[in-house]
Formats: sequence, C-alpha cells, structure tokens
Amino acid sequence: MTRAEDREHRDRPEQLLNTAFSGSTPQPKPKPTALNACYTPSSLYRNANTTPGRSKTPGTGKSSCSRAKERDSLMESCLIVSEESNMIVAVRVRPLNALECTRGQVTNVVQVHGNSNELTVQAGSSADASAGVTHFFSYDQVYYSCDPERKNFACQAKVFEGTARPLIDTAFEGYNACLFAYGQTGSGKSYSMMGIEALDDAALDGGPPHDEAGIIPRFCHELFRRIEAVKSQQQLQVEVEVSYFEIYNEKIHDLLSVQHAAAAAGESTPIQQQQQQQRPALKVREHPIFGPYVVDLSAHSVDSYSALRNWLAVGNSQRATASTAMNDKSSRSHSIFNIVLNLTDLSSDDGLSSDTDSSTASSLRQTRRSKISLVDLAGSERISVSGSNGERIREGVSINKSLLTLGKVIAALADSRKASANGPLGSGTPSTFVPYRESVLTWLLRVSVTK
Ligand SMILES: Nc1ncnc2c1ncn2[C@@H]1O[C@H](COP(=O)(O)OP(=O)(O)OP(=O)(O)O)[C@@H](O)[C@H]1O
Repeated sequence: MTRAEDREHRDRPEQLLNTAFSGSTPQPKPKPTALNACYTPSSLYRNANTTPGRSKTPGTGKSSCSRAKERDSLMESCLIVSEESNMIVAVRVRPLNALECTRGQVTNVVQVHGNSNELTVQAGSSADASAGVTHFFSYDQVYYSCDPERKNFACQAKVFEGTARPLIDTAFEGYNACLFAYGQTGSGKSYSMMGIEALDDAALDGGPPHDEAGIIPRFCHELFRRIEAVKSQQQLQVEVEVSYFEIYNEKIHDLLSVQHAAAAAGESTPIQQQQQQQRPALKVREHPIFGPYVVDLSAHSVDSYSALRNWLAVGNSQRATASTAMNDKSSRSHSIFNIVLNLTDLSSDDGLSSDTDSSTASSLRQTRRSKISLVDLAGSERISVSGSNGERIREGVSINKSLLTLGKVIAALADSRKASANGPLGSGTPSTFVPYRESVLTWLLRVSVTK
C-alpha cells in the first residue's frame, strides 16, 4: 500500500490527508498459485520541478539523502515488480473533515485532474523554500472524493466497483485475494472499508447496503447476489465461512468468539463482560502447507447476506477504537475480515458410480476454495500530532512498528524480485531476507503478499 503524499507533506498539519488503499487483481490464469497482493506501489514517481531528494519515502527514518536513494531504488524495484504484479494500488482523496475546516489555514493541496490516474500535490506554504513545487504521483487508480459536484467524484459505490468487485470474480475462480487499506490516522480507511455503519441498519435485515456503506458490506452483499445467480445456473453447493480478528498491541483477539457475540448482543452477564474486557490473546502457528494461521480462531458458516452482516456488526462492535486529536473514532488495531468460499460442483456426480459411498463421492467432487481477506489497518501516526498519551502512545508505537515492518517486507520483496529478474536467464532465486516474523501482521499476511 502506498500513500500519495510524501513525508514532507505529511509533516504539515495544514495538508489534506488522503487515504490509500490497495486491492489485489486477479491472478493471471496460467499461474497456479493463489492470488497474491504484494505491496508493490506501481506508482511511477514523476518530479516536475523539484529535485528527487526533496520527496521522501515515508517511514524510513533516515537522512533525506539516503532516503532519496532508497526511494529511487525502491521505485526502480517497483517498476520491475509492477510489470508482472498481480496487485493494484489505488488512492482515495477524502474531503477536509470538520476539524480541518475549522482550522483556518487548512487548504486542499491534492488535485486530481479528470479521470486520470495521476494526482498532484502542491507543496509548501509561502514561508517555505518548497512553496509552489508540484509533485506528481501516478497510481493504478485514483479516486477523488472531495466534491460531489465534480464529474470525477468517487462515491462509495464507485470505489467498490473499481477496487473490490473484481476480487469477487477472482474468488469464484478459486483464487485467494486480499485488499487492505493503508494510510495516516484519520485519512478515511475505515470509512472506505466499512462506511458509516449506523446508516446501514437495513442491511442487517437483508436489505441492500446504504449509499454510505463501504467496501466490506458491499463486497459481502455482492458475493451473495452472485452466489444466488450462479446457483440458478449451475448445480453448485456453496459454503461461506467468516472469521474476523484484530491485532491490537501485537496481540490477536477474536472479534467473533461466541462469548463476545453474546456480550455484543447485550446477553452477557457482568462476569462475561469483564472476561470480554480481558480478552485472551490467540497464538499464531505455522501450518506446513497452508502457512501461518491463528490458533482457535472461531469461524462461522453463513448462508445469507444478512447473517454475514450480523457477524460483521458483532465484530465491529468489538474493535478497539479511541478518540485522538486527529480522529474521534480512531481504530487502534489492524482488523482482518476473512471470507472463505467453498464451491463444490455437484454436476460432477455424473462420473461417479452408483455404489460410491457418500464420503468418497464428496471427496471426488470438484471443489474450489478461495479465501478473501479484507484488511483495515490501523493508521500510522505522529504521536506529537495525534495528541496521544499513556495507553494511546503504547498503541501508537505498536501500530507504527507493525506498519514499518510491512514497509520493510514490501521493500524486501521488491528487492528480491529485482534480484530474481536480474539473475541468470531472469530466473535467479530470490535471496533477500524478508522479515515477515517481525510483526504479527506481516506474519499472518505472508500468504497474501507472496507467491
Ligand atoms: N471519503 C470520505 N468522505 C466523507 N467523509 C470521510 C471520507 N473519508 C473519511 N471521512 C471521514 O473522516 C473521518 C476519519 O475517517 P476514518 O475514521 O475512516 O479514518 P481512518 O483512516 O480509519 O483513521 P484511523 O486510522 O485513526 O482509524 C470520519 O469522520 C469519516 O467519516
């Protein structure tokens, strides 16, 4: 995932924040592996009238010169990777929020021209040497959500259509997919992923998502619409299973455990509520074939959109949020919503003899299984700006650390692909060490970001 603004801009409180989020694209069919969504910004950095060293790679914590070199080499890597990448990077520019509007000096410095996939960021204030400098960034997709009067305005539905709908096709073909939202705190990740939940009550009774619903509810609604459509044409047995967890201070909490669900529904006793507050942390283990997984994570079968939507509501009510100076309801955890889709072709029974017992028959039927992970990352933040203290600081440090590791993992993947592409016959073995296990987030997303 990448961001449109460079650190220079992020450091200025008066700049507009924008959200970047990434979707993975369908795996080209001949490739046997599941879909990957590796973090390879396909943005080509173009610098209009500033020196490359002025724009910095976020989060490297190095001198501007070494950061510039690192950024340039990362961009180079990304060019190589993006040519064969199965991912897309999309950026969404949100409007100024109420807080920013009340601060006199805040102006919108991000511009998107027409329906292009390029945006410009106007750098610097008049007191600044970089005043007037324009930075250009291009991405696979750019969504401008600031002014509904503009032709290129991207509403929630448009963002869903461009980023997440293609993943449904992917899932029906049996590939895995991952979409995650990355951005500074308050930049609109949860709004893009979940939308305004309070307005989406009708969905709990099976109604279609509200206009303000985000990617996740829309994805789930469309998934069940497609399931019904496919079932009407084909003899298919469809099973959908969901799980939902958060990573808070490097600890994993099940957001859908039955105990929590009861508490969320108001059915819990005070003791249960207390237990809920001291939620047990789950462990990650490594399966020899399927890779890292969360031990004892609950998974729930759902047979309709409204059932799924209800689980989603339960999970969201369990998520750790808090008010910070930059966001009234800031997510303090990374949330990962998984949907597993199993499609069994019942028409393949034709080839089975009548004396085949039912368990053998079911193992002989063709089954396609795919896992879709929809991830709302906690926002990166500068502690001094977000006004954090005490527990909030601890959370902020943990969030920043895991996001930094995500950046390191992506840079290492880009390096290893580059080395691989430059190897003999372009088939050198990737040798770069990828520090997946430095954070729980990257460990668990490993299968989503690698082949
Ligand atoms: N595209 C948008 N249009 C209108 N309002 C938006 C948009 N994006 C975000 N907002 C509003 O901005 C505020 C912050 O958004 P949100 O909570 O989604 O940020 P976030 O990136 O998830 O922050 P954090 O990382 O702190 O959780 C919310 O009030 C949200 O409704």
